[in-house]
Amino acid sequence: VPPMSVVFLLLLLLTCLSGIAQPTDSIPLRHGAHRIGNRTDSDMAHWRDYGLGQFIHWGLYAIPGGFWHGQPVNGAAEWIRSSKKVDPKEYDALISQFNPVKYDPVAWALMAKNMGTKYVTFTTKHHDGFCLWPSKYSDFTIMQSPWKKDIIKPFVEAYNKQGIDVYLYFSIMDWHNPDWRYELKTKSDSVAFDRFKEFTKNQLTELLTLYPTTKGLWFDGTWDKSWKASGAFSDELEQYLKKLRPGLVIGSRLRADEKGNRHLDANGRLMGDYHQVWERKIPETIAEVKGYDWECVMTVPENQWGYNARWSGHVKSSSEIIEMLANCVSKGGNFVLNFGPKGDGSFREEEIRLAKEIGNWMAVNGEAIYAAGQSDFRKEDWGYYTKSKTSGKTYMVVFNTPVTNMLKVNIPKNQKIASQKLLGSKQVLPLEHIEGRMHYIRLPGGVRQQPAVIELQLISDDQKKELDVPKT
Ligand SMILES: C[C@@H]1O/C(=N\OC(=O)Nc2ccccc2)[C@@H](O)[C@H](O)[C@@H]1O
Repeated sequence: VPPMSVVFLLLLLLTCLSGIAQPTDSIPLRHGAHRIGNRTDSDMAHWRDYGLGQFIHWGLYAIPGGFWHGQPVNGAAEWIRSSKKVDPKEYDALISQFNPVKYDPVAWALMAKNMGTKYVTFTTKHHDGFCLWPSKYSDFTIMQSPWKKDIIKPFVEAYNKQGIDVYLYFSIMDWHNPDWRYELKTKSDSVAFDRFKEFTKNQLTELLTLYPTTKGLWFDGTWDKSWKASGAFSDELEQYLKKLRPGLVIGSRLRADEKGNRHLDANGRLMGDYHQVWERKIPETIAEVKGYDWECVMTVPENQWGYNARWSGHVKSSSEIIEMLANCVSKGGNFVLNFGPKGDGSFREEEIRLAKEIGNWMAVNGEAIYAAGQSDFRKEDWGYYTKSKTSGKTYMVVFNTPVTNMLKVNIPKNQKIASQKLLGSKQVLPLEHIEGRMHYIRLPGGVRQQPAVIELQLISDDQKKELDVPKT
């Protein structure tokens, strides 16, 4: 038997020759990924089936809404405190104005339900450090505002009542806390940041204790050197939170390994339950998904998460958003659309209309989205295939109708199409065999306001033979 060193070298050579850096555990890590591959438990299976989610960014930044002293401020509205035009003390004084008299979590939850939302991620504390819950560990909370009531509790209750799971967004970076550090340069930095880490753990314990139906935590603000130098803490924190709330879903933005790597550890293994890099972008190919669980979080304007009174640039239509949703589901991911309520707790007209239009489409075509994922079909130009994990049916979500109305369908080996119907009308559509596995399905003519979905019932070739046998 060749000595282990030869075997190891051969393995290493094979890996290099393979041309792609396969994750290997060649670098010993104490605080890297602790699991190879995806979670297999029921909580994660439930997460995979959501399809459509809602993100809500709400806090003090919704009061200025992207403007300061009457002037528009460039950048994302929820980042306005960091603008050179803004005095942070003046920004923090906004707390005395936070009195959202139109805040109606029951109405919010109903809008989300009617949109077809299955889960929601809600900002408990964004980078500005303002806590929407009565945190004992901060004096910069909803209790020090004129509102003086917990925002999160009625929100969680209202959404849960509509059958929508709640995930809590939490920014590690906290501009208000004097112990926050971007970088640990001195001993005193480390002493302060140790206090900050304790504060963070305490606040997260509060959130999971006060809101026990929370299904997961959505971390943000973890890109600075101070956090990259805190890999061990981030690992211990994740393990602590999962012990506190078994089944909790936490994405890859929380963790760093002991070498400062984020999302993937030094061995190329994902740290977290799903890949949390898809922010305002969707994987171009299924290869980019790398087999991870993933979700895409998306803004309606180009890059505004908190309320901005002036949406400049392109504002997405409901059809564009539905295409993004179908695109994500066709690649095995979830799609999460962001809403930014105004300072008074009301939603802007554009978002109310979008929620309605998306909901109308989901009411007819939701079976192509919920508990659906990648199909066995090769992608075609007209749109996306999805496959239901429950019914096993395949769906064609059509966005780009050819001028001929003829949709090319390349049927996978050993399969035949037993039926092809338009969702909603249940209208059977003409199927024409071209040659080999290539077929055409003809869409009815006429202008459509929203994407059409065709339900394909497939059977295997041998099943079809049984069906074709004349009944004796
Ligand atoms: C969901 C968004 O998340 C953020 N930032 O995300 C990122 O920084 N994303 C990122 C950064 C580098 C590479 C890829 C994604 C926040 O700053 C923003 O206000 C919003 O809450």
